[in-house]
Amino acid sequence: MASLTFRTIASNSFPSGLADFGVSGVHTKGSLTVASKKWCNRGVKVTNVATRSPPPSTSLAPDIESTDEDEHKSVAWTSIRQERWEGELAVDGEIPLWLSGTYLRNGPGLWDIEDYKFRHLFDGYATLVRLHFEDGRLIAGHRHVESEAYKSAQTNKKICYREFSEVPKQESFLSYVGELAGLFSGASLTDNANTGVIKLGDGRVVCLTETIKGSIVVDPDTLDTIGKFEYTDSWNGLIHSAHPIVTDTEFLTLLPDLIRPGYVVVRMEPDSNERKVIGRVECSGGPAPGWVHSFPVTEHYIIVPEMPLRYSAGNLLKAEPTPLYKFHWYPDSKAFMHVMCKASGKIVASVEVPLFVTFHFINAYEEKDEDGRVTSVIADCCEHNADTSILDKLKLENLRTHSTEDVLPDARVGRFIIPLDGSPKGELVAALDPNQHGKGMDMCSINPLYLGRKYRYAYACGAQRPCNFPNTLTKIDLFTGTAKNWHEEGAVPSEPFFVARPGAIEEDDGVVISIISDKNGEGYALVLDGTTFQEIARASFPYGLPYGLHGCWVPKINV
Ligand SMILES: CC(=O)/C=C/C=C(C)/C=C/C1=C(C)CCCC1(C)C
Ligand SMILES: CC(/C=C/C=O)=C\C=C\C=O
Ligand SMILES: [Fe+2]
Repeated sequence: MASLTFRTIASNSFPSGLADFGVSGVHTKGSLTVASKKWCNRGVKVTNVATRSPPPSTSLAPDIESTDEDEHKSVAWTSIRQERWEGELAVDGEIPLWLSGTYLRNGPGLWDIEDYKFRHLFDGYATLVRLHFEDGRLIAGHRHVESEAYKSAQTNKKICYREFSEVPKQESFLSYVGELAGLFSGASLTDNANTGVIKLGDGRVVCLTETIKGSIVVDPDTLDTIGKFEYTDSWNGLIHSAHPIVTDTEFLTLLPDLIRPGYVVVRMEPDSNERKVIGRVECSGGPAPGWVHSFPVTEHYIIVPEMPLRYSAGNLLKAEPTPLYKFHWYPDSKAFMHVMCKASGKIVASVEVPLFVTFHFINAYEEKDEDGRVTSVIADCCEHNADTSILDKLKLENLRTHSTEDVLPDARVGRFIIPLDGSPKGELVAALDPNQHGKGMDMCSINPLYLGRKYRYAYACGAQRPCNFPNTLTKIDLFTGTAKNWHEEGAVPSEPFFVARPGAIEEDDGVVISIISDKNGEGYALVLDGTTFQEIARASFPYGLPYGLHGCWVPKINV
């Protein structure tokens, strides 16, 4: 096993410090120039990498294929070789003094092993990025998550576990049979926790993916990998939703059951590793449950989506990725939304809805009549117009193509209206004119105080056309049906993450944090005002950053 040893160096002088740290090992095109211009090391502790030097020939992002290379050098889709880095960033503008805590963002950041290049965005090994805000200052850093999948790939110089689309190559029939057996036991599934990061009510910070074994506890201060999050209950399923609902008092998630098509809804309390079953939903259609990357809740209900894009045993067994990866589109199986009472586990509604495709639910809430009775549930999601092609659009070869073609499929805020009066059908409509956010949208956040409640604002990535990936930040006002958009030419912004101002009364009183990979191969943290959606601060990293998926906020606890 590779032992990754690190050294801590205090440095006051930027250029020599940078050389010491082997920043040339970070993927860059032009980031060193930027670094010397904007980055500052104000004598803070700078922790860096590797007594092991980075791979020499692969360290300068040779794998970008671009049709107009000179204009676009974004490293959003390029591996970051440096295992870790930490330093203070110079801030342009003003970070509010109340913003005290750490924003963590997880996502795939390393898409190749030796000469082998991964094909899909979701395959990359997890890279955590950290932005620590204190007294208007910003300490930043990144670190790869040391999953077994990552460590064994480093040691053996090849993929050793089944990733989202990649399957380890087998040298003999016997090893092929062994690997296949490992698929059913879960032994060959990845633990590459590259999708999100959550803070449990007890303070533990966990990186997640869709395999249950890929739940990894990390230290939010050092980004050290602490170890596996071991569930102590007897549930022996292999997969769960990538996006549990996490509050200070609970952790709720869905466990798809591929044998007896359905979903088990479970709850875990703070200071516990034991998931307790709330209830079970039987699928209303299809040979397998629909993919549940995420799901929403209201104050009293858990909403279980049943998407016609379903897990596929056939595709799971294939060694080469199919256009729908481990899933299959079953339009005839129809789409459903199920509503489960959180207190009793009873299903209060299972309605057929129009076909849909979504990764991310935004929020849900209950509508009441004048007597206070709940008449329907409203559930909003980033909906891809029932078009599964978005999955294949997230292939790295597509993302790395900088053509001016407008190839990002349309998406909208899909609003489900789920009646609770026994009607068999629900509705799906666009919550606002999709032109407001450029007919593309995904990667959303809300003010967490409005989770499960009627809410007005959603933050997401939108699209300024032509584009091949969401390239704006958008603040959506669901009451007026309008959006405010932030855009910088050639930039790839990651999920806008809302942090409320302590003591705020208004829903949008706070800031929105995003991390941007810009068109010059550089990267910066961006802070927007939650109300006006205007930039209030930005701070450049000394290197370009790969695209990241989801984040969380770890507030500073005042003692
Ligand atoms: C990054 C992201 O959003 C999703 C990652 C999903 C993964 C890693 C899914 C992995 C799976 C397998 C390796 C086999 C079983 C099915 C499935 C959960 C899709
Ligand atoms: C980045 C993404 C979709 C973008 C399309 O508009 C989806 C990510 C899903 C996993 O978290
Ligand atoms: Fe996600």
